[in-house]
Amino acid sequence: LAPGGNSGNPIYDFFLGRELNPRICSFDFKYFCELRPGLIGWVLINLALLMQEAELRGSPSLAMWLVNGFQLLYVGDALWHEEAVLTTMDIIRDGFGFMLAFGDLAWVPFTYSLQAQFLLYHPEPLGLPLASVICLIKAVGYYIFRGANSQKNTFRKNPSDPRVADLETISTATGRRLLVSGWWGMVRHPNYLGDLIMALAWSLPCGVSHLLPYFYLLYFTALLVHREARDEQQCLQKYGLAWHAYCRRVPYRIVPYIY
Ligand SMILES: NC(=O)C1=CN([C@@H]2O[C@H](COP(=O)(O)OP(=O)(O)OC[C@H]3O[C@@H](n4cnc5c(N)ncnc54)[C@H](OP(=O)(O)O)[C@@H]3O)[C@@H](O)[C@H]2O)C=CC1
Ligand SMILES: CC(C)CCC[C@@H](C)[C@H]1CC=C2C3=C(CC[C@@]21C)[C@@]1(C)CC[C@H](O)C[C@@H]1CC3
Repeated sequence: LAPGGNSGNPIYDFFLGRELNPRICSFDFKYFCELRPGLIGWVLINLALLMQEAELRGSPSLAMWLVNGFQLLYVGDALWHEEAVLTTMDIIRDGFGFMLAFGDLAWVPFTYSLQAQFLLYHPEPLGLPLASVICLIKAVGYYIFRGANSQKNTFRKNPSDPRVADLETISTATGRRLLVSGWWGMVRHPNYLGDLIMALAWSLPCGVSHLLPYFYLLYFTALLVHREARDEQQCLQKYGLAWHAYCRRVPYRIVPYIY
């Protein structure tokens, strides 16, 4: 049974899922659903919307190209680093409940493609200077997101890897160490910060006349704040005093000097 989805509250447990890894033989439903169907479906829906725009208006708009390109990069990155999902709380702690079943298979492809859907019905003229600024925002977000995720994954796989061996760490009672310099010394969730900056870059090509393309950014902020709180609780249980020391050393959670 899933440690995260057996609180005794039936609504919460239905949402998070009671069974940790429902399987038929070696086929793990949760692991399969986590990435491939939803992420590939999202890219295909985006592509269909791009082609529909080309059919309606002669060619896809620059804004549509940007949204498609940015989100394709995000999905390609997730699939390229697929094994990293094995250490997420979704796989380790949460059950395969409503959140992941509905989230992976329906929510991701249909709501994450909202910006491309919006552009089909509300064409947004976008000049090259603004497009360049948006690309820069995306590049900064991706640099932080990938840098932080790769630094932690490399460190967890092999702490003496030359790319991470010089980073400062603190020891914990479990024998595992926590990074306290590099990306993980800036805030306690630098990967969330990069992800949020990228989310902003996905919405900006749709202009600022409507709130709908910013839905993802708002929902994602709420999801990450809640996720960060759950992760924090789990790390406190795992690492105890060492986690308190890390929090004193790196006081901000996601955005430096703000949160
Ligand atoms: N687009 C979307 O809808 C979503 C995207 N994401 C993205 O997925 C990725 C994975 O996110 P998620 O699984 O939530 O969390 P993280 O990849 O941030 O993993 C958190 C874990 O990292 C380890 N850790 C934390 N601090 C340190 C440190 N200082 N040094 C070493 N290890 C540390 C701890 O585990 P341990 O010590 O056990 O290794 C902790 O439980 C992120 O990039 C996130 O932005 C996430 C949710 C939704
Ligand atoms: C209100 C909803 C029903 C909430 C659903 C949440 C899910 C959509 C997300 C929970 C964790 C996720 C992760 C990803 C996609 C969204 C869900 C399934 C990634 C696969 C996205 C790509 C990243 O590189 C890894 C993420 C892991 C967590």
